[in-house]
Amino acid sequence: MEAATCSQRLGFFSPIDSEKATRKSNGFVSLSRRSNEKDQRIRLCNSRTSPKLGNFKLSCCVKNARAIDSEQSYALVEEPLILQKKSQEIAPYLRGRCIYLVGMMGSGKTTVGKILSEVLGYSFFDSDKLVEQAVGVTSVAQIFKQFSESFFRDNETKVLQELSTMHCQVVATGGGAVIRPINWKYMKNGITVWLDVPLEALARRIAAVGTDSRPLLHDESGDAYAKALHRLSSLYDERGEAYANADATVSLEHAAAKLDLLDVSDLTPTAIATEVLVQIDNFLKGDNGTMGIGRS
Ligand SMILES: Nc1ncnc2c1ncn2[C@@H]1O[C@H](COP(=O)(O)OP(=O)(O)O)[C@@H](O)[C@H]1O
Ligand SMILES: O=C(O)C1=C[C@@H](OP(=O)(O)O)[C@@H](O)[C@H](O)C1
Repeated sequence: MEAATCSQRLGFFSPIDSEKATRKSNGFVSLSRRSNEKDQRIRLCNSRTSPKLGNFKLSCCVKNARAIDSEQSYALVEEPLILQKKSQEIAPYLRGRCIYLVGMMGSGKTTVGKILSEVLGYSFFDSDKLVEQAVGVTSVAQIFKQFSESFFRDNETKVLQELSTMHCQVVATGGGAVIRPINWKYMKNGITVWLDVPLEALARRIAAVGTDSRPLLHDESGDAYAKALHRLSSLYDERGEAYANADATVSLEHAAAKLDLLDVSDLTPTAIATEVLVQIDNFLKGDNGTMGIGRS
C-alpha cells in the first residue's frame, strides 16, 4: 500500500504530498499539515520497531505543530510499507526456509532478525539465548567465565544442529558461529545472510551499550570505543573470509549509498531488514551469479 493511500484510508487526512513528516526523538514519525483553522498532527508507528501496518499506533491531536520538511522523513514513513511489500513478494519463494543472520558482534543480527521474523510471520531465535538456556545460566559471559570459550562453541554447534531441522524461523547467530565449518553445514539448510557493518559503526554501538555481555570484547579499563575497535579489527581479520561464505551479503555501506545516506548510522533497522530481503531475493533468483538455487 502506498503511504498516501494509508493516510487517506485513515479518513481525516489529506494525501501525503501536502503534508510534512519528521521523526520524533521518541522514535515516532509525525505527519503534520496546516489547515485553515488549526494545525493537525497524526502520529504513526515507531518505525524502528513496528514494521506492520496493522501495528500502527495511531493518535491524532489538534494543536500548533511546527512541521519540518525532510525527504528522509518521507522515507521513514514509507519504510515499514516497503518492507511489508518486499516480504509479501518473496515469502512464496522462501518456502519456509529459515534465515540465518551472521555477522560481527553488534552488527544488528538480533535487532534486524526480530523485525524480519515479524514481517515474515516466522519465529525468532537468538542462538546465544538458546545456549544460555541449554547450559542453565543467564549470560554468555557467565559461560565463558565458569566454563570456557570452547565449551560455549560446542553448545553453540549443538543448538545450530537442532535449529537446522526446523522451518520458518529467523536465527540471530553469535558473531563467532562462522568459524566452525560444521556450523555452516547446519546453517546452509536455510539461507545465510551476512550483515556487513563497518567496524567503526560496530565499535560506536558497542561502546554505547557496554561490553558486559560480550566477553570477547570486555575490558575494564580505557576508552570503550578505542578498545572495542581494536579488538573488533583483530577478530575481523580472523573471520572476514568466513562471513563471506554466506549466501547473501548486506553491506551497510552499499545500502546507505543506495538511499543517498552519507552515514551508515542513518540506516534504520527497518531499512536494513528490507535490504536483507532484497539480497535474499537476488540470491534466490541466482543474481549473484554463483550459488543461486532458483526461486521456485
Ligand atoms: N541499524 C542500527 N542503527 C543503530 N543501532 C543499531 C542498529 N542495529 C542495532 N543497533 C544497536 O546495536 C546494538 C547491537 O545490536 P544487536 O542487534 O544486539 O546486534 P547483534 O545481535 O548482531 O550482536 C544494540 O544496542 C542495538 O540497539
Ligand atoms: O563474536 C563472537 O565470538 C561472540 C559473539 C556473541 O554474540 P553476538 O554476535 O550476538 O554479540 C556471543 O556469541 C559470544 O560473546 C561470542
